[in-house]
Order: sequence, then C-alpha cells, then structure tokens
Amino acid sequence: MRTLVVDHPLVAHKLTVLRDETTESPTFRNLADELVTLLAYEATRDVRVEDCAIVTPVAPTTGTKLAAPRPLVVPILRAGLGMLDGMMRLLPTAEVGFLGMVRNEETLEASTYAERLPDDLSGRQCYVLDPMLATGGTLAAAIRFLTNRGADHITAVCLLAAPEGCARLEDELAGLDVPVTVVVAAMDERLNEKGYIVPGLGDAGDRLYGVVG
Ligand SMILES: O=P(O)(O)OC[C@H]1O[C@H](OP(=O)(O)OP(=O)(O)O)[C@H](O)[C@@H]1O
Ligand SMILES: O=c1cc[nH]c(=O)[nH]1
Ligand SMILES: [Mg+2]
Repeated sequence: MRTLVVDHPLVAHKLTVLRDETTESPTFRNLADELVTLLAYEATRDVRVEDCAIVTPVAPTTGTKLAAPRPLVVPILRAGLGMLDGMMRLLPTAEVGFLGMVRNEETLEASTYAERLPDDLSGRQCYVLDPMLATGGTLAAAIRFLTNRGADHITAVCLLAAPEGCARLEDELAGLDVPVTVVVAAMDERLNEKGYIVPGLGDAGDRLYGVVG
C-alpha cells in the first residue's frame, strides 16, 4: 500500500478552517468539496489513459484520452457523499457506485447497509471516497468489497488519516494482489479512546449533514 500525504499550502489552509469547531455546515461542505478537487489532481496521476488521434485546426496529432473501461468512483455513505462533486469535477465521465457503511461507535466495527455497484468490476480502476480513515475498518471492508468483485486498482481519497488506521490497512491488505494507494490531506497524530482522529475534525458525517440519532 502506498500512502501519499498531499503537501500544499492551499490544502493546509482549507483543512485548518475545516477542522475549526466554529465552521458551520455550509462552509464545511464547500471546503470539503474544494479539498477533494485538490487531492483528486494527485489521486488521478495514474489514471489509465490511451493515445488517440485528433486533428487540431493546424495539424493532425496524437493526444491522450481516458482509457476504457471508465474509472468507477465510490463514495462511502454518508460522509463520502460530501466528496463526490469535488472528485467528479476532474473525472466527469467516471461512473459512480455507492457503498453505505457505518461504524458501530461502541465496537468500532464497520458494517455495510447499502450497496449499488456493478456486479463485475474486472479490470476497473476504483476511486474510493471517505473523508476519515480512523481505525481503518471501514476502508478495509470497502476495498475488500471492490476487489472481491474484480477491481484491479484502488485509490482511496481521504481528508484525514490516523497512523493506527493506516497500519491496520497495510496489515489487512498484505496478501492482496491489487495496488492500493491512499491519498490524504493530512496524517494526524493518533486515535483517541473513542476511535476519533486527534486532532481531527470530529464526526465528518455530522459536520456535513447534521447529527443523526
Ligand atoms: O476508519 P473507521 O474507524 O472505520 O472510521 C471511519 C468511518 O467513520 C465515518 O463514518 P460513520 O460510520 O460515522 O458514518 P457516516 O458517514 O454515516 O457518519 C467515516 O466517514 C468513515 O466511513
Ligand atoms: O474522527 C473520526 C473518526 C471516525 N469517523 C469520523 O467521522 N471522525
Ligand atoms: Mg459519522
């Protein structure tokens, strides 16, 4: 597994406002959207492309286009939905599949409550969107889900990660014969006793969409 922390002053600035507890949902949503577009630029560095012939107003030439099959973007509901538009801005022709997953806040185990994905992902490049990589349980399960269906290249785009979650992911994916890259705006210090990222930004889903009971 490859982890890429995007080191850029605009990312750092926007992330700082995002973390601030006084930042309200509308601003939080806008910042998450902008941050993802910045991360997407790095995350798509190895998107598959092929040559194509075109004619400019001056001369024929060989250009580059996204290769078939189209990449699949997979936001993890709920919080990953806040990253979808920002990703699609750079990959407007990608397909989108959905995975609904929730972490039990007592056991910290992730479970899947919804799925709308192609049955066959053979040969597909997948971009998984989830703002928080905390214990890593959710992302590990999502990656397993996609590779069990045949996905052969996974890039996860996250806003924040904890070192403990990255280590677990590395462990769980050790036998996997599929390249996995995690692109993240910042690697935080640690998890607290409740499995929250420190200093983090709190519950990403709640900050985007409000507290659910
Ligand atoms: O790395 P983990 O320890 O598994 O935790 C990370 C998960 O927790 C959050 O989702 P949550 O379960 O709060 O669902 P939500 O998006 O509906 O709020 C977050 O968006 C990740 O999916
Ligand atoms: O810090 C955390 C950990 C898990 N999920 C979140 O939304 N935030
Ligand atoms: Mg949540």
